Amino acid sequence: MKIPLDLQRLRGGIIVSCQAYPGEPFYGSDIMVRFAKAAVEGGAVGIRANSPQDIAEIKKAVRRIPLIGLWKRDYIGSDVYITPVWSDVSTVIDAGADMVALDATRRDRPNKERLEDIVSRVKSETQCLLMADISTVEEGLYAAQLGFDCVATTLSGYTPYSPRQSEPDYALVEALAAQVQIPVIAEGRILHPEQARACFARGAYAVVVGTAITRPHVMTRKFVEHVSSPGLRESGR
Ligand SMILES: CC(=O)N[C@H](C=O)[C@@H](O)[C@H](O)[C@H](O)COP(=O)(O)O
Repeated sequence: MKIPLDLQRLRGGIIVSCQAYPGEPFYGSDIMVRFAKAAVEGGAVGIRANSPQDIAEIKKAVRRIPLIGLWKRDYIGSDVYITPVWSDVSTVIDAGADMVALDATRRDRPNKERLEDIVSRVKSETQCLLMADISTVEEGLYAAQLGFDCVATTLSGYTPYSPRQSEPDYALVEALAAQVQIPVIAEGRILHPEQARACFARGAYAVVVGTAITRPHVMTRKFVEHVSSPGLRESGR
């Protein structure tokens, strides 16, 4: 299997997901650009970013490493929200993404669009690479068969039929690495450097870290909740 050049640049490295939701303190393309610059400074090999505006701004400011773009969108009647339909994919590509990440589960997509058609259109009409966000081994195998360039464990724990857990889905990383011929990207709940190492040990090609680096309010809450658990307060000095 020939691995495209932009994908080879991700090998063995950390990709930083720079995303924030409206209403969060760090929401805004200017802030996402700063996170992306900090990621480059820290040695990240790639950036993952959401929305055409953030993608375009990051692309202008950070040229040294590949940019994975997606667009989270809510459509009535479908649970698929990561770059669900062709027009979203094409907007992300036009915004400057080197690779598009999209939901590659077998769930119904908005407007009855088919994953197969979206993939073949990207492959025939653009040079852009494709990352399959999946939640099970079967979905990963199907994505590889369809022609995705890499597969990411992004949606494990976020579909109703995948295991809910606080740890990264190591079993999924390992199973995919053993069964698919395309690079496997570990993504989701990787909060510590040791967890990133553990993903590489199980065959990950690259690791995406989001919350631990770019969602300070979530990390603050984790610290607060951990130290205020019963039994700790009294003994604190
Ligand atoms: C499930 C879903 O919608 N995941 C999103 C995908 O782009 C992001 O919200 C995550 O932050 C990203 O996957 C990185 O994961 P973590 O933030 O756990 O390091």
